[in-house]
Amino acid sequence: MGPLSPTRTMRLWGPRSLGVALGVFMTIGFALQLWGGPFQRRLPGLQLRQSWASTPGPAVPSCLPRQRLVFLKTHKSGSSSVLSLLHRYGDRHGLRFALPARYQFGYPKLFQASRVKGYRPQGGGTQSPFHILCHHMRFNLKEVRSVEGVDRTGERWAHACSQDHQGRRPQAWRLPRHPLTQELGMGATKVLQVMPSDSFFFSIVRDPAALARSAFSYYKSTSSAFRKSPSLAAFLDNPRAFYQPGARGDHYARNLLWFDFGLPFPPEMRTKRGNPHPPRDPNPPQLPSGVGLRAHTLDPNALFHPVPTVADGHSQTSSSASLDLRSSSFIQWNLAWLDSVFDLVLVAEYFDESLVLLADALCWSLDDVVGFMHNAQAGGGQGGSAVGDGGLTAEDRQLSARARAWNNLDWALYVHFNRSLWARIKQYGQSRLDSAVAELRARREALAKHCLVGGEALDPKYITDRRFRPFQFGSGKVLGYVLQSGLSLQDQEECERLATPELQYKDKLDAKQFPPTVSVPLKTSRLPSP
Ligand SMILES: Nc1ncnc2c1ncn2[C@@H]1O[C@H](COP(=O)(O)OS(=O)(=O)O)[C@@H](OP(=O)(O)O)[C@H]1O
Repeated sequence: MGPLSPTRTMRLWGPRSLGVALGVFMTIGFALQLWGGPFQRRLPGLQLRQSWASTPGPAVPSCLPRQRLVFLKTHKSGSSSVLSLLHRYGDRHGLRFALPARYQFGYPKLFQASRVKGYRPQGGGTQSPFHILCHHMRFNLKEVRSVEGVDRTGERWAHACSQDHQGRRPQAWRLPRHPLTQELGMGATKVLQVMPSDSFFFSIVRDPAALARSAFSYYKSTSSAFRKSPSLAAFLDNPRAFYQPGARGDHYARNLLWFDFGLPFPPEMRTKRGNPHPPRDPNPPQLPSGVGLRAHTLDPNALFHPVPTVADGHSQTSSSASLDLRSSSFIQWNLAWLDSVFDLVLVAEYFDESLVLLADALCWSLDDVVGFMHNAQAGGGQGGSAVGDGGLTAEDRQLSARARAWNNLDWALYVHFNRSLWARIKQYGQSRLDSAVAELRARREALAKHCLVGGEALDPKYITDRRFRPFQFGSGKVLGYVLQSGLSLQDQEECERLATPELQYKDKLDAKQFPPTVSVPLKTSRLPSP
């Protein structure tokens, strides 16, 4: 018997019976609608892929989501929370990650393309390019990105260098040549590195005072300077009593952001052997000729009292020391170079605002950037809160000031990117941003309630499932998540993605990208011939 045709159906049922059946179906459908309310409400945050219904915007997106990304994962700055978003996004869209063999790209040495798993120089035949490069590295542009023909970095660098924050061009500056173009010769060479030349470059910075607290606790036993000092206060009281540039792990103890960005250090901060720390960088980044000679000598104590007034988000330093910073051509040129390379730099203290800008820049939905905080240390207490020393004791305020002074290059970097973030926010529109941030936070809260036991990060002693237990390192406990039981299969999958810590997620992506090959046992492949 074949399938029923519409005419045959009509003949079998007749118009009256069909009308009755239709009525019954409609009644059932209506009843289901009524009952369906509570069921739908059970999953308030997990209609993940559809909505942000209240976000105004055209139904058909006017831009294409960007999927070639370089995220410089700086240390102790909220970068694992960003990594979590990238892992999820890439995983969901089946993107190819440029992965390290283990968890970092030979850090603290400068990044080298050869460290990327599966990387084949010069395109390597049929290998398709990577989409996302995002694990810990010391940044090294010329090993990261393709240069094909004339590279636009040269122009962007010159443009960035030719203006200060107000768009004025400082008198004393001579336009430098970009190190990359200098090295390759403009437009001459085609070098295929790990990431395509149109990749979106971004990173994250954090107030050096918060970063120092976090790093001291985390790298207490890794950095010789930290190990020798009884407390962060004691260390900052007299850092030179503990700190030796070039000593083991001491890049964690001073200007860690500057170091991670792969920037050179002024001569007085270098080791006796003349190298920036650590001593074994094979290709130290070069500044345009002459810059090093004109490097301003920065007295860390000159920044003893930087006064950040950031209640409105604009970090301003009012001390004369900050003028020293601004006038330092060494710092300015490096910052201008970063401006020419990085499309966006997030600020940990304005994490959610940064995420909204990121989603906008990448043409991603807000759903794509909703995630949980990762890698927080118990008692850290600094994560997520805006800069500003209000609420701190006088002692804490002094410690913050000292930390910023000691990490003077990082402070300059932080002030610079804080300022550019707020310039972008102004462009984006403050009220538009506020409503997007509110929406993002509501979504995160709903997800946390739905996915997580207790709705928040927990002490690792409660995390028995190894897939979700964050790597424990340093003197504090690293918090993680426990999933609710009884989740639907689909919700379980999404909640797992949100809660999986960095290392486990990297392993998962690694296994997906490099599935273990099934080797045929020798015995069966060498069957004796008949
Ligand atoms: N969303 C958000 N906003 C602000 N701050 C945040 C955020 N997520 C993580 N954190 C804090 O960042 C610290 C961990 O940084 P990283 O993940 O970069 O560390 S690591 O270098 O990968 O080990 C760690 O700081 P401490 O808790 O002070 O150690 C986190 O609490």
